Amino acid sequence: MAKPISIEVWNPSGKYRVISTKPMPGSRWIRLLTDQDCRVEICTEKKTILSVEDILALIGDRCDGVIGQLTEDWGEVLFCALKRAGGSAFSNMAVGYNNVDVGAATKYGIAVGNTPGVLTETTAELAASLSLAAARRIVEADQFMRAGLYDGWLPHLFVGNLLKGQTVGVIGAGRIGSAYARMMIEGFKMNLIYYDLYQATRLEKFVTAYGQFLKANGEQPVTWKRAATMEDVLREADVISLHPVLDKTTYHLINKDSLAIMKKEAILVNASRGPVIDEAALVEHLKVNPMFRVGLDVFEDEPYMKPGLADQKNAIVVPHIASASKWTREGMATLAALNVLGKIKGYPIWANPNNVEPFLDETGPAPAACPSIVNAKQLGLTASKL
Ligand SMILES: NC(=O)C1=CN([C@@H]2O[C@H](COP(=O)(O)OP(=O)(O)OC[C@H]3O[C@@H](n4cnc5c(N)ncnc54)[C@H](O)[C@@H]3O)[C@@H](O)[C@H]2O)C=CC1
Ligand SMILES: O=C(O)C(=O)CO
Repeated sequence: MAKPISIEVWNPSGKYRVISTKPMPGSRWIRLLTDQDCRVEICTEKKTILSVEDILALIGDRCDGVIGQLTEDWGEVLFCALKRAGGSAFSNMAVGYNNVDVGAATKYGIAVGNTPGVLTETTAELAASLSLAAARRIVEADQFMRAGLYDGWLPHLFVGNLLKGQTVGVIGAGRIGSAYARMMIEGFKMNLIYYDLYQATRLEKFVTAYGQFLKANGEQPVTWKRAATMEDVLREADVISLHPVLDKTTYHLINKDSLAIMKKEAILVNASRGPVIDEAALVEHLKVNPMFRVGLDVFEDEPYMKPGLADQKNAIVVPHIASASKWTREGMATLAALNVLGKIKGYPIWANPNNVEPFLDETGPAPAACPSIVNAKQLGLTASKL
């Protein structure tokens, strides 16, 4: 018999049963659900990553909707079980949904929500932090101090890279990639080269205007270039940050061959998804190119690192914390809860998932809409006129 799963229950007499597979930051998301007649069950199991069997046990015989996490495998088995339990809504508490089989959800008529926008700046700030930490060797220097090795200033001690006037390369100039680019350009006066399937018009306009501002103030203007190929970015940029979605077109986008065309002293940052980089190839590259540096928030086989990565001084590694600011994490919980609530209540789909601020305004009621449903079109769900 399956082991019972520990849960915390809010509003036990609520009409709709909504499950969250993890406790989530803040309390607004719980209030938004309980105020609308939902019984909220939060899984409080100590295990970090729930298995499909654990989630099946949580769904049980009756469940209207589930808020899940990016570490979970949401495929055919779970969507079939959710449908059988009378459910119609699922939301990842994440913008990325590569852990979700959207086709399977659509087959069972289940809406799949995600949480765009609220994490854009927070994630970009972490990518910028990793870029700076790598450029100025901050983690190595910190370890050196703590080891008691500092015995006085030296001309060669932890010499790194000056970013000003260098070129920042962005692969995937969507919401987060563009926010990161703006930070590096405005903050450090770097020039931009980017590669995306689509033109990043707003970003281009921003760099042009900022360049004109600098020129008018007697400074060297910054420039931008949209690269025809990703390889052009890899060849030209001094700092490269990866921000595409993970799908079959971006799996191992960075591999042995692409690493070989990057500058020997380049900095590579990844706060997208681990499998965008062939991590074993990266470890080999770091070993033979000590001045090449990486900042990684995500890993190919999370929570594990490929053998040898942790030994590399030229790698900075943090545990998938790019969206970890209080405001963002509470906002992600709110958007995920409202996706599920909106579908259960039959609300329309918010017309602009890039502008989710009205849902995050705690001073007023949340709009009666689902903030972001990725299979809305396939399910024939109507868009909000709000
Ligand atoms: N490390 C973390 O904690 C976080 C990671 N993420 C990851 O970042 C990703 C991006 O998020 P957003 O910027 O909000 O999404 P977005 O959809 O605004 O941007 C993704 C961009 O990637 C581009 N793209 C798709 N395929 C490409 C390809 N083959 N080559 C180049 N560009 C390609 C798209 O055209 C789009 O502009 C998410 O899907 C998620 O996986 C997001 C938030 C936090
Ligand atoms: O939102 C995402 O996609 C994450 O990786 C966590 O914020």
